[in-house]
Amino acid sequence: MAEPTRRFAVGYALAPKKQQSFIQDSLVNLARSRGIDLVRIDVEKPLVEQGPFDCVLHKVSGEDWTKQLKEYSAKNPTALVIDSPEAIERLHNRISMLEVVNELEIEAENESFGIPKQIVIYESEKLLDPSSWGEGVKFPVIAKPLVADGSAKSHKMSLVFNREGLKKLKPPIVLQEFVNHGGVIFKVYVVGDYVKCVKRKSLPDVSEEKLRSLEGSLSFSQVSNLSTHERDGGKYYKLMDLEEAEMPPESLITDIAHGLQRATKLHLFNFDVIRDTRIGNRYLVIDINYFPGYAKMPSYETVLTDFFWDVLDKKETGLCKLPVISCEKKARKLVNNNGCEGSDGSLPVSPPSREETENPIQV
Ligand SMILES: Nc1ncnc2c1ncn2[C@@H]1O[C@H](COP(=O)(O)OP(=O)(O)OP(=O)(O)O)[C@@H](O)[C@H]1O
Ligand SMILES: O=P(O)(O)O[C@H]1[C@H](OP(=O)(O)O)[C@@H](OP(=O)(O)O)[C@@H](O)[C@@H](O)[C@@H]1OP(=O)(O)O
Ligand SMILES: [Mg+2]
Ligand SMILES: [Mg+2]
Repeated sequence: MAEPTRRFAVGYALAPKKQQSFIQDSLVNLARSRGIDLVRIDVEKPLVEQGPFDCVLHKVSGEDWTKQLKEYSAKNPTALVIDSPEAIERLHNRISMLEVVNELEIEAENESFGIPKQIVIYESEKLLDPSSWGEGVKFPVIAKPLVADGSAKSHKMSLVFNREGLKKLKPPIVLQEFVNHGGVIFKVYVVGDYVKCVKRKSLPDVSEEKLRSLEGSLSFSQVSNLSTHERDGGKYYKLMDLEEAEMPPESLITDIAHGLQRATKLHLFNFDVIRDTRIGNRYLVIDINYFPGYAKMPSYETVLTDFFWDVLDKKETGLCKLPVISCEKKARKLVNNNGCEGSDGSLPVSPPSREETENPIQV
């Protein structure tokens, strides 16, 4: 293959575990062959002293990092930051994370979608008094830490069968109704406009009998990330035949993915979906994660390289529509020209339409 004439640098700031799984030779080599160099950012050193980068990818949070990104963008106004820390922040709270699903307006013919009933509890008194929870949330519930910041603690959950099981919980906590879903979860990976849905094992259904048992709760963490061995060793993770599970309708999943992408202004995320077995054609989004384990997605190297190429090429040609930190100015001009403004003045995340491409906007 001929050497690409223009080279781009994509800096990445990732925790060591994430770096190890995401930055595989296969990805680095493919990107390099397309003129994109993936360069590690040393988070121990000031970002402004590193680079230059055409694009910064990151899964690092905190005020200091946000400040560093802002400083970097101010000094390098053409660099893209994927994604904006403010947009990512919304996913760090399990209530704001799912609120966005309820805002989506999607017309589905034969199916419906939503989120499970849930409440957030800040005080122990309220936690131990289910009559104060209001209408809706009933046992069994999954107790999830309110904060979803990627820490091990934020993944520690309990399936609570009855009042007895509430005693071990520590607020602030989200109580989400556990919905029987046949032990299969659908993970939908989004990379820009690309959407891929895969099946994974989940918690098994809870029977009426189980609800009456003496056991109050069951603790678990990152079920869908467990190895088969880990899962089968545990009492509750029985072997489920994933192959038999029917996939959700592709059009519904794609519509939800694109809707979430626009509403959250994020480009790199995944969401977990379950099918309510009581209803059959009702789908519930239960979790949204920023920069998930893409290496587990089929052909992740090609998908990610295509995405990098797409955003870098558009940046070069002035067609960048990323509502990320440093594209803000360009985005506003595009808004003025196209009149396709989002509610807060930012642009939809989808790539430009054919007409827009043929009529490039001057920035
Ligand atoms: N409302 C629910 N009804 C049924 N099962 C659920 C529900 N919420 C969560 N689960 C099960 O618990 C698992 C963990 O929940 P969730 O995805 O919210 O946690 P997480 O720690 O954020 O996961 P991830 O590792 O994907 O970030 C899910 O994969 C699913 O198996
Ligand atoms: O562990 P992996 O790399 O595979 O990715 C997991 C990722 O872990 P990491 O970012 O800490 O590595 C998790 O992020 P945090 O919530 O902890 O931030 C979360 O997004 C999971 O859903 C991902 O698994 P997947 O949903 O793809 O199965
Ligand atoms: Mg999840
Ligand atoms: Mg999660």
